[in-house]
Amino acid sequence: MKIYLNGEFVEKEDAKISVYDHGLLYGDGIFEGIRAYDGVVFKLKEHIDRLYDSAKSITLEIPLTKEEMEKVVVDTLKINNLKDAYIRLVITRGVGDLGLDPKKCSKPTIFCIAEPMNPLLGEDGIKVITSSVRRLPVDVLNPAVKSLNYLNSILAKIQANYAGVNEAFLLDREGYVAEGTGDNIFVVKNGIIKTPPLSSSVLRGITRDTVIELAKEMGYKVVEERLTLHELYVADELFITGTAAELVPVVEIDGRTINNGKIGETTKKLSEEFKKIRKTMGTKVYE
Ligand SMILES: Cc1ncc(COP(=O)(O)O)c(CNc2cccc(C(=O)O)c2)c1O
Repeated sequence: MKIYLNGEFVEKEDAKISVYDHGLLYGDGIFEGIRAYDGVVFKLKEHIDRLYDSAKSITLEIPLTKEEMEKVVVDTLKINNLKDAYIRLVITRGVGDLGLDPKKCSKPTIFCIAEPMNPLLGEDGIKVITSSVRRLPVDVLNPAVKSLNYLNSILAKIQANYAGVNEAFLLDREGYVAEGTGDNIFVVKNGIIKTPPLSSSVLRGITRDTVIELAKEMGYKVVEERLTLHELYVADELFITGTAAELVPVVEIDGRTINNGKIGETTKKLSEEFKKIRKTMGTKVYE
């Protein structure tokens, strides 16, 4: 397995970064989780756009153009002969003396990992709890920035683990439903599809955008509005979306069973449509 690290490809066991890297010392960095399906990198441009937005938001100057960064991802898949893969693209502030001042770092660290990952899209539902850990408010650390600061999500995940369930949902500071630890949330009620707005401390998921687009094309009414736990508890269907997760039905939340514990019809239809388009919307690795 070869890793892209700062302009060259190195063997996995040689892919090391300095203990003085501010990505490690202070979580000062950003990342993207991306999928490739049968040699097509799903919505690579959209992921790169979000990466550069995250960078700009924390004044992290990436020394590559967007096109050069896209090529890093494509070349990392090529050199490893991967067609179905999970890609982790990370940019940190770089190496610098101790002390959190970003000015101490002169050159960002860039690495790209690609690992085989087969398409999931199982129909098995998951169980979730609502975490007591609130999603970071947009004026504290905006979830729109996909930063290396994942402790907020990890603390919620620890509660899910302790509760013996797959995932935890986080509320925003006002008690409205925000998102999962690494995924967005959708409710289906009376044929209408609802998802929390970005203002509810939500990362604008690329899968979320794709599902909203697909659902509208399929003729569903899709509403982005603040949701309360009550609306999740009484949902006809509940599902999450994310690059790794794709679409996963939620069959139980805080002990309330959803749709008799089975994947819902709308979720199933959306999942089937997503399966069709995931190879068509993206960047070809092998011409
Ligand atoms: C907090 C959060 N919310 C939603 C999503 C879904 O966004 P996308 O549809 O663009 O993936 C994410 C991103 N998903 C994410 C984050 C961290 C790790 C992993 C992983 O599966 O390894 C995945 C995320 O981190």
